[in-house]
Amino acid sequence: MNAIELLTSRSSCSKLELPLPNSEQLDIIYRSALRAPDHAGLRPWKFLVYQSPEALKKLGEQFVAAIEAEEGPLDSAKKDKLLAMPNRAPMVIVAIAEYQSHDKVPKIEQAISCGCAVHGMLLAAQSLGFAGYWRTGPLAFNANLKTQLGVKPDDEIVGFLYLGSPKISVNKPDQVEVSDFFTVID
Ligand SMILES: Cc1cc2nc3c(=O)[nH]c(=O)nc-3n(C[C@H](O)[C@H](O)[C@H](O)COP(=O)(O)O)c2cc1C
Repeated sequence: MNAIELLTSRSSCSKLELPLPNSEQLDIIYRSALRAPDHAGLRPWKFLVYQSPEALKKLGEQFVAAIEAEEGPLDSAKKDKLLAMPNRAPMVIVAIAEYQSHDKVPKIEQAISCGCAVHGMLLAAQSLGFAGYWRTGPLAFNANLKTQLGVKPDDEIVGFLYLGSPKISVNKPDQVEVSDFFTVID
C-alpha cells in the first residue's frame, strides 16, 4: 500500500485479536510515533506498553483501583467490566503527553504532538496488516488512574491505543465532501 492510499483509507477497527505485530514490526510502529511533528524537539511523550496477558490483567486491576479510589468497593459486575476492558485487544499502549516547560510551546501543542504520535502508530499498524482503535473515555481523565500508572498530575493520558490483528474487515471511511471542510480563500 502506498502512502497516499494509506493516508486516505485509514480506518479504526474495534474488534482485534492475535497475532500481535512481531518485535521488528513493533519497532516500526514505535518509530512511526516518534516521527510525530514536535515543536522545538521536546519529545513530550511517554508510552506504556501492555502486551503480555499478565500486563493486560494488571492494567484492568489498575482501572478497578482507580475507580474504587473514587467510588469505594465496586460490585462484581462493574469490577468484571473494568477488568475485561484491556482484553478488547491483545495489546494496549497508553499514550501520555509528558509536558515539558518551554516558553514557545504551550501544552496544547505538546498534546497535539502526542496525538499525532498515536495517529502515526495507527497508520503504521495498518500498513503492516494490523489494526488499532484509539479510545479515551472517563478513565483517561481519571486522576487516580494517572497515579496508578505513574503519570504526573499535570501530564495527560491522550489515549489508550488498542492494537492487534483485525477480526473484522473495516469499512472504508465515508466519502465526505472536501469542500465542506476546506475553504479556499481568495
Ligand atoms: C482523542 C480520541 C479519543 C477517542 N476516544 C474514543 C472512545 O473512547 N471510544 C470510541 O468508541 N471511540 C473513540 N475515538 C474514536 C475512534 O478511535 C475512531 O476514530 C472512530 O470510531 C472513527 O473511526 P475511524 O477512525 O475508522 O474513522 C476517539 C478518537 C480520538 C481521536
